Amino acid sequence: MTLLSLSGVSFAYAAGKTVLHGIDLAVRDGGNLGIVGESGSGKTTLLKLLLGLERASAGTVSFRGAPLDARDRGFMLGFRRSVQAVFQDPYSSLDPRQRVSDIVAEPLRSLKIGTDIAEAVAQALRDVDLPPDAAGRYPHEFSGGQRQRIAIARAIVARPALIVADEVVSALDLTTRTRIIDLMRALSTRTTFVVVSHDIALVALLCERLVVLEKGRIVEEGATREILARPSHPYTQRLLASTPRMPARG
Ligand SMILES: Nc1ncnc2c1ncn2[C@@H]1O[C@H](COP(=O)(O)OP(=O)(O)OP(=O)(O)O)[C@@H](O)[C@H]1O
Repeated sequence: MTLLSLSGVSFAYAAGKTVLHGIDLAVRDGGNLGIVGESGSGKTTLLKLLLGLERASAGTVSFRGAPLDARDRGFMLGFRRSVQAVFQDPYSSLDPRQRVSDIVAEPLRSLKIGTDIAEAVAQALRDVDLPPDAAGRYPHEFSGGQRQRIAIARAIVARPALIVADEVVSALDLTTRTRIIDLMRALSTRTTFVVVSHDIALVALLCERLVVLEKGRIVEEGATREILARPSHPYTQRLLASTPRMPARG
């Protein structure tokens, strides 16, 4: 089933040049999708369109086959319950004045999900391997990797179909990075990830399919294994040459 799709999508920031050109993309249930490209290629902008945070200048963004319509509150509530995000910086993405229990519970409250909030938070903390007493503490008491676990707990607490992750491990050291990737792989059995990164090797560890962006255009897409084995576009070949080889998934 196609969760999210972009059809002929172009985008320009107000009064700026076009940064995405004619993007066609489908995110399907059950297979992680990686979006890779160099800095400035348009990855974060594409992610904002997938999250409904920006509107396409041309073309259509659809959720479960229906175009996103900001005026349809019921539809948008269903969309937001189904699509959550984790961002790059575990230091700025968590409100320092809130306890972890309130941070993780936030989607349940804002999306009006009727559930036992304390139990759902406790379960989400277990799912990301944080101790139960984390709930009563504040973000500054945690390391970068633990903060990213808190952000992931917040993303999974409402049991979304899809999590969009933007450079989630680039601020972390290598060992912590590996642990967070392992966690995301484990969570992939119940939720689909769209992983945005400049690091093609990292994305290959998590994603069965890849899309390669260059200057706002998709220059290559397909099965990760195929692309790693036989990158057809010179840009993908350069991206691969600049990262150490890692085994592909799937
Ligand atoms: N708020 C904005 N206003 C105007 N232009 C912007 C804005 N945000 C990004 N851009 C421009 O859009 C283009 C794509 O940027 P984007 O952040 O999507 O790329 P990226 O691949 O995510 O890069 P990075 O990895 O450095 O974050 C760049 O040319 C950038 O300068």
